[in-house]
Amino acid sequence: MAAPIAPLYEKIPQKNTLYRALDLTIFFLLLSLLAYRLLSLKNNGFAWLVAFLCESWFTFLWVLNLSSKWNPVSYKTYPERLLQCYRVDELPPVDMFVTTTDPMLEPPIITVNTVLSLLALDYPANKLSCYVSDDGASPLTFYTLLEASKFAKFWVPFCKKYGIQTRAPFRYFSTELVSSNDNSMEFLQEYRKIKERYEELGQKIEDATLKSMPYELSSAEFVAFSNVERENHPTIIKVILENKETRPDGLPHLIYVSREKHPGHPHHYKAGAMNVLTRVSGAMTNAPFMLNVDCDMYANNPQIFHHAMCLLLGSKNEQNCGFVQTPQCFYDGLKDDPFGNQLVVLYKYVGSGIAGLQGPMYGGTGCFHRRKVIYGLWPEGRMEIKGRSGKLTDERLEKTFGNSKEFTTTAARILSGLSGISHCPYDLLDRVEAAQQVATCSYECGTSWGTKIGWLYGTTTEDILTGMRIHAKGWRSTYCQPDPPAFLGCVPSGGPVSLTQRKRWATGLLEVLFSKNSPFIATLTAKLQFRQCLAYMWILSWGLRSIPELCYIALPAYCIMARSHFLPKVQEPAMLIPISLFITYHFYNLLEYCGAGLSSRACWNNLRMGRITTVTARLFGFFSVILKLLGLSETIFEVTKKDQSTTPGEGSDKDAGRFTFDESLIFVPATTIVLLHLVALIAALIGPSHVGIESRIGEVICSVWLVLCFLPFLKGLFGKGKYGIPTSTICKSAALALLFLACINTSERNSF
Ligand SMILES: O=c1ccn([C@@H]2O[C@H](COP(=O)(O)OP(=O)(O)O[C@H]3O[C@H](CO)[C@@H](O)[C@H](O)[C@H]3O)[C@@H](O)[C@H]2O)c(=O)[nH]1
Ligand SMILES: [Mn+2]
Repeated sequence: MAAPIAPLYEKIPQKNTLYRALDLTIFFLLLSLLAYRLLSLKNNGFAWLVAFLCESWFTFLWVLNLSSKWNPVSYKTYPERLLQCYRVDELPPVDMFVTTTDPMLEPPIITVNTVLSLLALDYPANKLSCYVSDDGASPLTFYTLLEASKFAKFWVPFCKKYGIQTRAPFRYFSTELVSSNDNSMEFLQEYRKIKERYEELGQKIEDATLKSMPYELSSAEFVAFSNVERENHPTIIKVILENKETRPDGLPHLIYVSREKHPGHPHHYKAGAMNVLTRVSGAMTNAPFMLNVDCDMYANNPQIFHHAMCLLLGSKNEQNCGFVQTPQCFYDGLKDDPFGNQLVVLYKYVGSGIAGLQGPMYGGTGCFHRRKVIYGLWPEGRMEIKGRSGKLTDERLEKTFGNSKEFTTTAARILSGLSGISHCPYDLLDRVEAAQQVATCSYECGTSWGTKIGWLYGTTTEDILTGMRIHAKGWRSTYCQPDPPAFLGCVPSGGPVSLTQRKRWATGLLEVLFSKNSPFIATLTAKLQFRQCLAYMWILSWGLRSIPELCYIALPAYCIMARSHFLPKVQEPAMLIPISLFITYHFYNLLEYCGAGLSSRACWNNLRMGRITTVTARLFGFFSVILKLLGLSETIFEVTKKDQSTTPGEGSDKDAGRFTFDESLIFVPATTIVLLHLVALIAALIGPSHVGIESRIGEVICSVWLVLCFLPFLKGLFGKGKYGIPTSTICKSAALALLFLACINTSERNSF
């Protein structure tokens, strides 16, 4: 290695004076509101107290938010300098992991594209191995990977020869070829041929998905899949591609892994799959770095490994870079983000804010890990093993990592700073047996997998928990934001799919918060920095917010009908506090969206969806955690359905942005809210609540505002098919709304 010429990356603080000023303004307005409420608590009723409690919670959250965003940084990486410091053959190996579960929810063509994009990256192919975990044990998935590997033999050289920028073929071929002078005859010929081959691949996959198995389950390649049940089958590991001559210009290894499953053994969803991949790859190739992506997140920047290596190899102190996280970005998102699930603003402001603290959180996909960090090493080289001496005896290795001699040998190499397999070169097929052993479902029994090392269990958001425990050891993490974005994934469609995903997030995050892994404990007893702890609190409490927000949303309707107040009267000067709060808050949001290059419409859509998600998905996430804590039910990981979207411009359905519904109970609370506010507004206009309404004009305006926020539900009351709220849901909501009204009535009568 030559002496470094210039730093491989720079950490650049971002200016945010205006945002800070607004942050503080909002904070002081919130404090004034709280102070005012406290001073006038005696003269006001129940609604006032509820408002005070809710606002106290919102103020607390605002502090978390403010602290998380206060010191944003961005990272600039210099991949061209990397090759001045390292010879190509000195670049470290990387094991790449792709997880997939269900060929119905995750169409194989999507997974195949992700795999192809990874195989084709600009990095010496002999340094890369791609492991695909298939939790569905599906011969279809295996078949499509086999076919894809044949296509890869043409695709990868083509991409490298012509420097193709988009390495996921479905995206590359979805845009017309721009004619330019570089389009030589030779290129055009190859382009046409390869396009044809891709279409053939697509056709084969489609045929295989739709009907007749194009493979014989009795044939040697597929026999492992005969008599396989999804949740009950032995391990299947298949080496699909092997770079036998270790040629840098060849193809990376490609290995199919379907871990053993048995009904009696919990498989821990994605976290379990990741741990199996970690061990299988440890036994087979044992690269010091690991990249993991979800099956829909294709590699979009061909240089991503160079960018990541700038951060992993370029930090003076390894401790500064325990892992490298790239922000989650999506392709073909609908215009103006109608479902508020494209997360652009979240990653831009909160993401870079947290990057300025101890480092970004691990987001589950698009992340480069150091293997040794995943193996539980502390920055100073200590292992988290009970006992006095830190020495790694064989016995201790076995207790921690399990009883595969082959695997513990490779783990010991990693922990002592080496990597790879001791006897190199070797035949990949020789390692399959060892890999099979570590992928069995009983392998983890009695070991530290899932509790101290690897991906951690006990939550459906294994990513946040695993990352937090890494931070708690004192590692920092870095944010990698190359242009073009590193990885692009499918954004879930609106309505049920999106809400189910959000519910799972809220559930998983609360599971962490209520466990012994709460960030406060990590700050008190370990090395999680205080402000990083606040940032974790901010995200972990997403589900908790639903309760105060639900109450707060019900308040205007309650006040109108109970002839009560939760806002100062219009003529009181104190009314200026909530008014300025409302205006500043929305101005602040608008500014953020414009700053991120988004429209005001996108801002409104996200604000509105924020309200909707809180009282649907987050509320249900909260309920499921309560049920779990009471021991009544277990939480499950419901996989998000992925659709390969249309090519840009094609068939952009005008209904694509419309909210859809199903029979799920998740829609009941929001429907109830709409009904309540409608009743309240009607009562205020023409009904009994009309008397003295002038003094409650603030509450009426709030009510109108809320109806606007929940407009998709108002429309859903009258919509047809999937665009309409099912009658059963409306009935349940109406019953709840009536109950609420009855409560108001009784409490009114009692107070007379
Ligand atoms: O039993 C399972 C369940 C899921 N997965 C895989 O996990 C990934 C993520 O699942 P998805 O349904 O796409 O969840 P998302 O909500 O979109 O995922 C986000 O949130 C998850 C935590 O809730 C993280 O693990 C993900 O990386 C992050 O992208 C997919 O590749 C799945 O195939 C498995 O391998 N086994
Ligand atoms: Mn996903």
